Amino acid sequence: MALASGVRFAERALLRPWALLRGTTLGRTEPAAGGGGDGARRFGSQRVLVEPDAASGVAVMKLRNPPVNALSLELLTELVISLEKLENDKTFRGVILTSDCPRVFCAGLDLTEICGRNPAHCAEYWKAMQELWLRTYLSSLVLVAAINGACPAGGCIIALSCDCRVLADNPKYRIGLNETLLGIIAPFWLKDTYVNTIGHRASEQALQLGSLFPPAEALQVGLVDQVVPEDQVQSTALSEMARWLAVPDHARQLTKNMMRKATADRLLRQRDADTQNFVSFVCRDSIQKSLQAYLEKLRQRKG
Ligand SMILES: CCCCCCC/C=C/C(=O)SCCNC(=O)CCNC(=O)[C@H](O)C(C)(C)COP(=O)(O)OP(=O)(O)OC[C@H]1O[C@@H](n2cnc3c(N)ncnc32)[C@H](O)[C@@H]1OP(=O)(O)O
Repeated sequence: MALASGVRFAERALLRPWALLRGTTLGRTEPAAGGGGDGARRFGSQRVLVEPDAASGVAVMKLRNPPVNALSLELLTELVISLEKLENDKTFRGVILTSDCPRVFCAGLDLTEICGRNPAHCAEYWKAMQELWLRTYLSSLVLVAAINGACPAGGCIIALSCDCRVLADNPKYRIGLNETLLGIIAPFWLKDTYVNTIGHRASEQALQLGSLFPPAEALQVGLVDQVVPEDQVQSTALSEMARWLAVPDHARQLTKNMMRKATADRLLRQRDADTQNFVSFVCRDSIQKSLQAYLEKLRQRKG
């Protein structure tokens, strides 16, 4: 009974794939450095590199959308497709999500996707964002975030939807939801994910203040599970993965589903309204001006 409802839920979460693969090169397979058999072949796309290890059942998925892994529509799409590919391959039980770009895990929404764009584009973009969150939050795989760089806003959403987070101990690698500082508001499903992770009071403060936590504070508030020296992020993520994979899949998956279903269902019930809300908010003149000013500030900060 529990299994059947878990399966139905997972099916509902598998929403339509998009036919929007502008400029993507999905499905490419190439030998991993060091060669080897099938288990050592890497695949992926232009912006997502997947290094599968069939022997351990774990794949490392690297975001590579330089310079800062901003979540462009293409990156969102390629992430969903790569994850789906691993989920459909019974060889794999876990994924380590990390960055291929130096110093940045993920800079969050690609602001150029929502600045000066028409409502239809903003809607398409937001649906892709919802889809990635639903897919990661409800994934049957164990997802471990190996956070090897800055992790603001949308980057933090991705990390929070994993099962476990390991952050590199570098004061520049801050993590959190800083939306208010851009003049925008985290959607309810993002707020819910925050509350589920660090509790109501801490979320209330952090969301309003747009706090970006340095590693020690992120650990203290419970936003990450481990903070380790930068050169140990990957190995620690693998050790964490082993701990999670020691649990029988069906029991862990059904428990995950039980813990996360209500939060995901809330978005599934109001997905269109959430999209409309996002579009009408983000297309306001005043919000467009704030976003433009923020982007300009980022560009001028250089050097
Ligand atoms: C109802 C409304 C609901 C809205 C909910 C929305 C939920 C999610 C929101 C978001 O995710 S908003 C995005 C928030 N992200 C940030 O605030 C991060 C901004 N970036 C940075 O702080 C820094 O770039 C960094 C990530 C710490 C990296 O610093 P670094 O010094 O390594 O690089 P930079 O020189 O700053 O940047 C290089 C290059 O990249 C551009 N860029 C940076 N971030 C973004 C971005 N999010 N989108 C688009 N472009 C970005 C930056 O402008 C530079 O561009 P160039 O000058 O080289 O052209």
